[in-house]
Amino acid sequence: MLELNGLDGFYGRSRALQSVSMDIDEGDFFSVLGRNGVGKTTLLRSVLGLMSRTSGSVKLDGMELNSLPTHARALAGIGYVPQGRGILPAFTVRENLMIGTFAAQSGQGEIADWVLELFPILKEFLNRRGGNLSGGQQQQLAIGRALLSQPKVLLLDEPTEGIQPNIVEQIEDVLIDLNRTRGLTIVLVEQNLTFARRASNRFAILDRGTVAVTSGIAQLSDDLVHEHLVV
Ligand SMILES: Nc1ncnc2c1ncn2[C@@H]1O[C@H](COP(=O)(O)OP(=O)(O)OP(=O)(O)O)[C@@H](O)[C@H]1O
Repeated sequence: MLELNGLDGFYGRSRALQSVSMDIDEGDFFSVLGRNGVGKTTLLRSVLGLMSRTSGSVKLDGMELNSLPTHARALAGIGYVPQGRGILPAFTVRENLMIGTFAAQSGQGEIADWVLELFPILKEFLNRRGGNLSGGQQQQLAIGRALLSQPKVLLLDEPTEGIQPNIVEQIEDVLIDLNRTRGLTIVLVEQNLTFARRASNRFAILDRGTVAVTSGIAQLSDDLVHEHLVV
């Protein structure tokens, strides 16, 4: 469904992502793992077209996206929950959610009830400014906004980082449910191995900008963890 082939991502002249190839199938919950600074965020940004330069191929359902601008990739079906959430603090929860609907192919401009039911706190705080929500609530808002773009595949960059434990559990459960019940394809960048193991069926480990290992989650052995993930 999402095929990356020989993908490079550059910051100026520095190549932070080097010839990455990955095949993510429909219905996968695919975790991208690796130590700090190995290129996980760069990978997601390259898929979205947010880097100053990329080369290689990014295909979604066979359609080449790598020459398209970011908004066209969103419209094609790539949803994104960035590291740091990227919500607009001066806008209300409703307005932040509306932004997601603009990237939906149906172009309805409506906030679907099922998304508010996933995160009841958003429904309660629809008129509150995004900047007045807690970190965990902002993360729920960022996920809700991405879902309203009606993605075929949802990319998330460390969605539980720096969030209070009770909300972490809710967010993890929602993501697992979206994948298993709604069949949403998910690509998750994650440092939290317990969650990655619980949620994913497949994983890749990045090391210095390249794919070191890719396999089924049952193959994520302690040896691999020590070699590539433990600091
Ligand atoms: N804006 C930037 N300009 C130049 N180099 C950058 C920039 N952002 C990241 N890098 C470099 O690119 C490499 C990959 O960084 P990236 O943020 O993708 O790693 P990461 O695996 O997501 O790390 P983390 O887990 O800390 O978020 C690192 O060497 C980093 O220093």
